[in-house]
Amino acid sequence: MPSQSEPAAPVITGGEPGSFPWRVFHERHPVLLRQVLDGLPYGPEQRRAVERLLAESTGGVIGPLEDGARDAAAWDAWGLGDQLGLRWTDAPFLWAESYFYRRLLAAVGWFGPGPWQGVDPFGPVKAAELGSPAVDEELAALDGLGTLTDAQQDDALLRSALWGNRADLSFRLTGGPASGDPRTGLLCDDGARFWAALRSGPPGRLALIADNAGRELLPDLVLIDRLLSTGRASSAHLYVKPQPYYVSDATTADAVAAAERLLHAPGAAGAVGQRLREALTSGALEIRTHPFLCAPLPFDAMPGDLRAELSSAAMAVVKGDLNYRRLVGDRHWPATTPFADLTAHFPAPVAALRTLKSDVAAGLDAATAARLDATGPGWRTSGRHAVIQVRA
Ligand SMILES: O=P(O)(O)OC[C@@]1(O)O[C@H](CO)[C@@H](O)[C@@H]1O
Repeated sequence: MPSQSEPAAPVITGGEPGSFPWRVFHERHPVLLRQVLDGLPYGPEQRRAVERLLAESTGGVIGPLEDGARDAAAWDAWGLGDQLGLRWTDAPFLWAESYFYRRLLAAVGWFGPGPWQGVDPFGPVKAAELGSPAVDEELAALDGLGTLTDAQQDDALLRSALWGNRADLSFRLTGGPASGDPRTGLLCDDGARFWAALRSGPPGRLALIADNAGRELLPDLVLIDRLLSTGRASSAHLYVKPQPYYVSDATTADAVAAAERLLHAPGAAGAVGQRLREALTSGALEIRTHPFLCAPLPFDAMPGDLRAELSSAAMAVVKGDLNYRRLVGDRHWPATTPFADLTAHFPAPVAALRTLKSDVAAGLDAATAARLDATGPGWRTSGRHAVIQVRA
């Protein structure tokens, strides 16, 4: 069977006009950059730099990092030299889009020195989402959990974390659906295997590799609290990005903001927030990060220090579409390629909670794949479908 070490599938690129990656560069990114420039009062220098990046990424070739870039050695190791001079849509989609977000940070002055150093270009949209009345409603729903059995509560919180992934702000820019269909949208449900794996041995550390801030991170934090407070995990690491990335990907600041949102919420949500605050201060829950979490490469290329850290986890939960692409390899795999084969490289038992928002798909049964393909290619990127896939 194929595995990432002997890839039997071509890498996904954006070379085909009208393809999903092509549309991301030519349709999604212009909207995104307009939103960034409308969201913060950047000056002429930053605005010109963002416009130059848009022109380069839609009509030019991949250019170098800015002079003096503090992460130049990392990007050299991540293959920048091989991509320089290629049209952005001729490079691997995973590589090119990751580099796009890295160049955007430089364009808006995030690396400094200067007044915009450390100012998250996606901060306004993240804050608006976290402060929205929809979040109040979602947090209030936790008050109803007590009427459910323990198993029903487990299931509800796992699915809440899963569908929280639909909320990614870059996806919503171009009309992504408000929600997937929790009944028919789940294409693969290894939820029972997830809970069985946690019961199969003494409680260990949960590693949750987060995706988006706000309305995705809140149910992620609630799930972490559930596992800690019911003894299914002895501790937890919450992995966030070391810098702003893919619009809504969570950073430490976003994790703190979400934890505070819970802490100051009424009812059951506030109790979760209080327990999480205690877990963070006691060390039972640690916020972690690593430069590789913003690297343009699949997870099978992760460096030894991160691999060693993750290998001590009893279970790793990998959230979202981009992390899924990195976990299985962003290739045109047959959708029936076994998830276990493509994730054999991962250093811990792993559960992927993903809404489908890009072309890669794996681990589906043949009937499901055939049914979906009969509807055309849209099922891969619509955000209406999701998977819970576990390699215990
Ligand atoms: O990882 P997430 O937030 O679930 O999704 C990230 C995403 O919106 O960005 C990429 C396309 O721009 C795709 O990987 C995916 O559609």
